Amino acid sequence: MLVINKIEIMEEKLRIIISGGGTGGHIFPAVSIANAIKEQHPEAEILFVGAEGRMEMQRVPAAGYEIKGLPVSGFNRKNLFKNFEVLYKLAKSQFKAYSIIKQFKPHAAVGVGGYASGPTLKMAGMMGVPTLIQEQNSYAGVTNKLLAKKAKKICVAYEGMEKFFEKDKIILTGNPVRQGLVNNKISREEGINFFHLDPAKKTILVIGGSLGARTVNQCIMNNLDKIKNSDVQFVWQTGKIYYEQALQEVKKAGELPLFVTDFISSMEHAYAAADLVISRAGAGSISEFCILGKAVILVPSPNVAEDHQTKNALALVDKSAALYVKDNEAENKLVDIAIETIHQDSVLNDLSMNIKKLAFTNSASVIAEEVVKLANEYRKNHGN
Ligand SMILES: CC(=O)N[C@H]1[C@@H](OP(=O)(O)OP(=O)(O)OC[C@H]2O[C@@H](n3ccc(=O)[nH]c3=O)[C@H](O)[C@@H]2O)O[C@H](CO)[C@@H](O)[C@@H]1O
Repeated sequence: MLVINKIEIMEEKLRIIISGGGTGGHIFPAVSIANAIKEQHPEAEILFVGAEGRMEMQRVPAAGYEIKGLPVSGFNRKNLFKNFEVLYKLAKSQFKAYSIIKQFKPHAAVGVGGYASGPTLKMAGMMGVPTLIQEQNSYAGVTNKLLAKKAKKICVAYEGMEKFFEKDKIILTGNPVRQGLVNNKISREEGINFFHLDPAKKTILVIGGSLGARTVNQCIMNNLDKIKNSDVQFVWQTGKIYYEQALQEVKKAGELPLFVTDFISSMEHAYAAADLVISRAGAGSISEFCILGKAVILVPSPNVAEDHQTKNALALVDKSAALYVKDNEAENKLVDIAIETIHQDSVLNDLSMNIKKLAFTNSASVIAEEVVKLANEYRKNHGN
């Protein structure tokens, strides 16, 4: 008994590295996993490793976690000569990741995709630290496919991922969704009031992923007259780089039943307000629609690796759980389809019921448990 106590006293705090980022689709799941680990093990120390200058360097500290940045950037597929610099930065990032791991001594490392997860998980694997990958999309990216060889576990959100990863390593967990959204208690009226709109009117939420979507924005800007003359109101997120132009157009159009913003910090209010959503088909957004049972029209981005958003979208469309408009057809159709659909209660109900069936409700805690299992195994074998 005395010996057991001694071991307990000597046991160090659980230390976990979480790496990745670049967009909300990678950062928010990462933060949810961290929160779930903390919920299960409040003593755990969690260190994030991100890419310098990217969104995670602000969002992660805002969520209460420490982050270290690597000088890593993405490969330039258009100008191959520019990749000499990318390779140099990658080598530098691997060296920095090595130093971070040596100093922090993690018991496990988690990769959520995005530039930083490559060098961090590669070095962790080489240094014998067990790694877990969280793949959000229905189509695996190149980095995750490479990292998968050394990874102990791969948490996925879609069926059929054996095409990309070893079957024995795969766990179907779904994508972690921010805890505030899972437990959303905000009423429709509160949501609509938050955006200074009219609770008596039907509301369409327009989102273009965490960065905004050019096509979707163009559709709204080209149809401001139609929106003005409809009996529907809109909450429209443009993304940072499109915001100024959108604002100018809205001002020109005069009084509109529309709230425009570059980024919605309270998605809780936005989802509560929405009777219908228009969205890109990013994996994070899709997981949120599933959990909240949101009727949605998906316009997948054609500009992402391996066209993975179309695959994400079709996984839903095949189950009658979402409507689908192709990017190159959106300009002519999107706003009309949305205004028509929002008046069809039975269509909205069916979409909502079908998408809800695809939800994973406790994804973050299942992933956290897997991370802790790996860490404990490592501690058992390595003596802390
Ligand atoms: C252009 C690009 O590379 N997109 C990828 C990126 O998506 P991206 O980060 O755009 O999008 P996701 O749809 O996965 O996630 C967006 C997240 O941002 C939140 N949000 C969005 C708008 C807003 O105003 N406020 C806000 O909080 C959403 O609630 C959601 O949690 O990562 C996803 C997950 O790997 C991929 O599937 C996407 O293809």
